[in-house]
Amino acid sequence: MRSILSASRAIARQPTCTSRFQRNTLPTIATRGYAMSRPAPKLNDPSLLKDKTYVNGEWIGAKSGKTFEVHDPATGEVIGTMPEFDRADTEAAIAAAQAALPSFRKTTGRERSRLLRKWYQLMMDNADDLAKLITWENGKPLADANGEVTYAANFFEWFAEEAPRLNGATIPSSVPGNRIFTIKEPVGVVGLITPWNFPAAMVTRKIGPALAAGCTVVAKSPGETPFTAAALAELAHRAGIPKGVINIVTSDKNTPELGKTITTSPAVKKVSFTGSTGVGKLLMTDSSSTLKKLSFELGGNAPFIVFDDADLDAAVAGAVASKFRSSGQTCVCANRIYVQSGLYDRFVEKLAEKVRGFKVGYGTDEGVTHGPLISEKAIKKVTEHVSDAVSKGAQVVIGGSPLRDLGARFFEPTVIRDMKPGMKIASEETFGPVAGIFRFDTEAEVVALANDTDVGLAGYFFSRDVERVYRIAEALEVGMVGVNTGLISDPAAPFGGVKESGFGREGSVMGIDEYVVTKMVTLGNNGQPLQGSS
Ligand SMILES: NC(=O)c1ccc[n+]([C@@H]2O[C@H](COP(=O)([O-])OP(=O)(O)OC[C@H]3O[C@@H](n4cnc5c(N)ncnc54)[C@H](O)[C@@H]3O)[C@@H](O)[C@H]2O)c1
Ligand SMILES: O=CCCC(=O)O
Repeated sequence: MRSILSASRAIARQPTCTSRFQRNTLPTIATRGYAMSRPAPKLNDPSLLKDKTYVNGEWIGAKSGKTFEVHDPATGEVIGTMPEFDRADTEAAIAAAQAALPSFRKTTGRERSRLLRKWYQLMMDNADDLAKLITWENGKPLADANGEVTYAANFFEWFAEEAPRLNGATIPSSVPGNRIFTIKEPVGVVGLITPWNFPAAMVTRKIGPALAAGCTVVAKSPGETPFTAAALAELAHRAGIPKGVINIVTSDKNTPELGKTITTSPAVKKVSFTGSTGVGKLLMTDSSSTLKKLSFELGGNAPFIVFDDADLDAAVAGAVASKFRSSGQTCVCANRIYVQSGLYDRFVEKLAEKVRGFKVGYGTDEGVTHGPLISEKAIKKVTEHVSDAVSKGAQVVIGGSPLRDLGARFFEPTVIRDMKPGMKIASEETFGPVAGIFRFDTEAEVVALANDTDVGLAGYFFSRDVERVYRIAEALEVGMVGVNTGLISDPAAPFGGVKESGFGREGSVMGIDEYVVTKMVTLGNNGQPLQGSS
């Protein structure tokens, strides 16, 4: 296999690589690999930065005393440590959640609503600090991190409004004299496992509905980005959320052990996971031992289709938003861009022009629009996807190489044209800043291409033909469709996939259903005294 460097050099030599986008000029860039160290972010409230985790209302370390290192993805530097939990630590967190359940499940929806509302407000009051933490550990630019804080807090606001409306139903019975009604009850202790790409929003999208329903929580924060979740736990404490209701477990190397502990524990009644399809399958297998309720938000491979009748500028803006958000590291990022022949050349040109204006660099630096990728493994995958496409005849229009002078985890935002179905990008999620553009001629052809994948999370298309809008929205085998927009994320919208992108819906009025069980009560004898009773 070719090394990353040789592959990237080969790509950089492509004659079609016509120009480079603006680079951010970092005065402190090291020449070999990593950029030089950056100071820790100056928080308005330094007590939000933790090196312990929150279990049973207390800040604790692992019983073994072990910790793991957290790195700034932009510099590769160690920026702190967190407790390396093991099975026993995790079991203790589950026990705390179990002990807190009987009283928390009895609270009224209105009480839980007030707690969530307070937590929401504390997030908004501390938004600047939370955003700095997100940028520091995830790398995304500060403006994006600020956007994420609002997005994340909005899940608490949303579910604060849902908590008091956990209505059951009355149902006419088929048996004369009987009456039927239903009650929605919290499922119990829930295990939540979230990824690094949204260190705040993926956590709140799960904890919000869990608390609204009256569940208690054991949440495994991502090893790459544990600080934001810890800061959220500090704010939960300040909001008055009772001890044991929220427990955060942290790990890096021991993550599979923690996953196994959560998924096989008889005390945990539900697991909600956001992450890759491969890990999802493993967790599903393990969860079968105790037949848990599950919600899985897994990987995607979103088609992004531009028909000849589209508004070209809107389609380009949509592609920028969908493809390059978080440097391509969201599960709903466009992965395969299909453009109809009539607009193909102009779309490629206009998209490349937009990308040329990007500024890649350290997330807190002025004007930076795109940060690093999360790991060197991610750089390797992106590089492989580009070199695979180039080796099979695609042409790099802009970008195409790692940005070694910025650090080991930066990659040029890239536009590639003349993509073909046999290339890796056609079938694998790139999870990086590479826009591969395929040409198509007919509607039937593009629908077949778009659906030719095992996963089905998001899909996008641009068209001004209202009949086509209905036709394509219905034809795409995905859980979410963006029509004439590249941004679909909204706490009010049901978020989730089909096929191997998982099941369950987060956010929206449906989100809380993932955390309740419906109990049916049949009242016999029309409510009359039973025979034999006085
Ligand atoms: N559908 C969605 O809403 C959504 C959102 C974000 C990311 N994703 C997907 O996640 C993937 C990228 O994230 P990733 O590489 O971090 O995914 P990943 O599956 O490797 O990790 C996700 C989370 O699971 C944990 N994890 C990993 N192995 C585990 C195990 N054996 N037991 C328990 N926990 C385990 C990780 O620590 C992390 O917290 C992409 O495929 C992306 O599409 C999906
Ligand atoms: O990466 C997955 C989540 C993205 C989102 O909620 O917009």
